[in-house]
Amino acid sequence: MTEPGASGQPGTKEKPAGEKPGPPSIYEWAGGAAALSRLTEVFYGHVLQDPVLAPVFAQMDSRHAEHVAKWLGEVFGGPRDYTVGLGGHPHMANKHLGRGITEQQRRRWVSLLVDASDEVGLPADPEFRAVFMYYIEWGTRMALIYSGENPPPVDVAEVPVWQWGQTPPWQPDSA
Ligand code: HEM
Repeated sequence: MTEPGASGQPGTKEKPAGEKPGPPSIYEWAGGAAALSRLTEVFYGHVLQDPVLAPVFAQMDSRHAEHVAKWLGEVFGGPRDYTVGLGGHPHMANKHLGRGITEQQRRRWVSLLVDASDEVGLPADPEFRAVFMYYIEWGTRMALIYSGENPPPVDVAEVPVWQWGQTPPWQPDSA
């Protein structure tokens, strides 16, 4: 398990001389803000062409893709931009309330995001994709729960921060 560094992000804690540094954050491994912005831009482009999802996102805010990129960045250990400037977890959860997301819509959302991840060239190593999809599977199921009847209270949670957990990235000794 990676310990948080001085900045609160994984992999940034200073190590005694000679000790191998921890892995970069998942956010850094993904390619940072630019990679996540490109991902959500391409993803929502596909969403708007998709017969299952286009009606769900017909009224979306013009900055939606940008906001979701910031959310994902924070989840994967990047800057806390969504918490600081975009309303944090309560705002995100509120956006899903009452939408009655179906399992078919959730699956399509996941499927199009995987397609977009390949299209924009997110890292394809097993460890990164496993931890990325771990969050996406969890997050889409949470969105479905918040969108349904009897959602959990929206104001009690922080933006979750994902860790490499069981599958830290493989790095050659020379790295
Ligand atoms: C990991 C999964 C998900 C993440 C990270 C996510 C993230 C977000 C965020 C951050 C917002 C608020 C954007 C803002 O601040 O303006 C939002 C809104 C929204 N989400 Fe999700 N979402 C997920 C899953 C889903 C799914 C599965 C659906 C439906 C199939 C969905 C439908 C919507 C809709 C319709 C909105 C409102 C869009 C708007 O009016 O601008 N979300 N989502």
